[in-house]
Amino acid sequence: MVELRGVDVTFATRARPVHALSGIELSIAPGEFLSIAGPSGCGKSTLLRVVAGLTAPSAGAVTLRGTPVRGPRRDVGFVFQRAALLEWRTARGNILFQAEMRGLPKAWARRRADELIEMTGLTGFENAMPYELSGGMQQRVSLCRALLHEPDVLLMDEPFGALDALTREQMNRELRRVWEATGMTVVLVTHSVAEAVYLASRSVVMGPRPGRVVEEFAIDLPARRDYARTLESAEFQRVTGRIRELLGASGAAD
Ligand SMILES: Nc1ncnc2c1ncn2[C@@H]1O[C@H](COP(=O)(O)OP(=O)(O)OP(=O)(O)O)[C@@H](O)[C@H]1O
Repeated sequence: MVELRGVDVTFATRARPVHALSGIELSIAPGEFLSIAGPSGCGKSTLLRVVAGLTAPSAGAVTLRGTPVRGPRRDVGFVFQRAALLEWRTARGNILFQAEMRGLPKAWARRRADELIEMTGLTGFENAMPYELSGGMQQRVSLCRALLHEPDVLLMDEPFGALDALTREQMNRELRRVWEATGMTVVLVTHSVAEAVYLASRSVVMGPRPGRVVEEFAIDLPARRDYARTLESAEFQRVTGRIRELLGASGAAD
């Protein structure tokens, strides 16, 4: 679904060039849930932005479903750390904004928004304004907005980082359920090692800047994952332990 071949990114800044990514090689299969962990500033967001076509690589190539990524793509959805909702629109109005931006048929978009509202447990809050929603609900709206146009690939940049621990856990369960229901390809950047392992089918750990992939883990956990049981399992302990070691070596474990 997504291929990165020898991707390098260097930003020209006033002080000096910043080498953000170095020689990234990554293949992401259709329907895969890939998580990316790594120390702060190692280029995780840059990597997502390259896949989304928001940042152009300085060298190397990125393809999505076999076609080169040369600019922002219709077939990806993006969820940012902050929900960034339009304050003057209701939850539903924010979700439908995606359809308006893309000129999608109105009746179809309304039906799709209703489906997503139900799937993410927002029923009853469709007409609430953003300030009336909790942080977790705002992120659900943001997720619905990213999914409205049925993207093949969902890119998530530390989407639950601003939430309290309990809400984060609940959002993890829900995201996993949404992924199971849709079979989408998801790439998630996270600072939480537990989240990286609970959610994903594969986890990639990056090293300090210039960011490169230092290790990959296939996560051998059942497709249906009960939260508490998963966290207690030997496989979960093994992978989180190894990722923490790697991050600890670069001073970044949480
Ligand atoms: N537009 C830009 N111009 C200049 N430098 C940039 C730009 N975007 C990112 N950088 C630099 O590139 C490096 C990688 O940044 P990036 O945000 O991708 O890291 P990250 O791993 O997502 O960090 P964090 O975990 O702290 O969010 C950093 O040193 C950052 O300062």
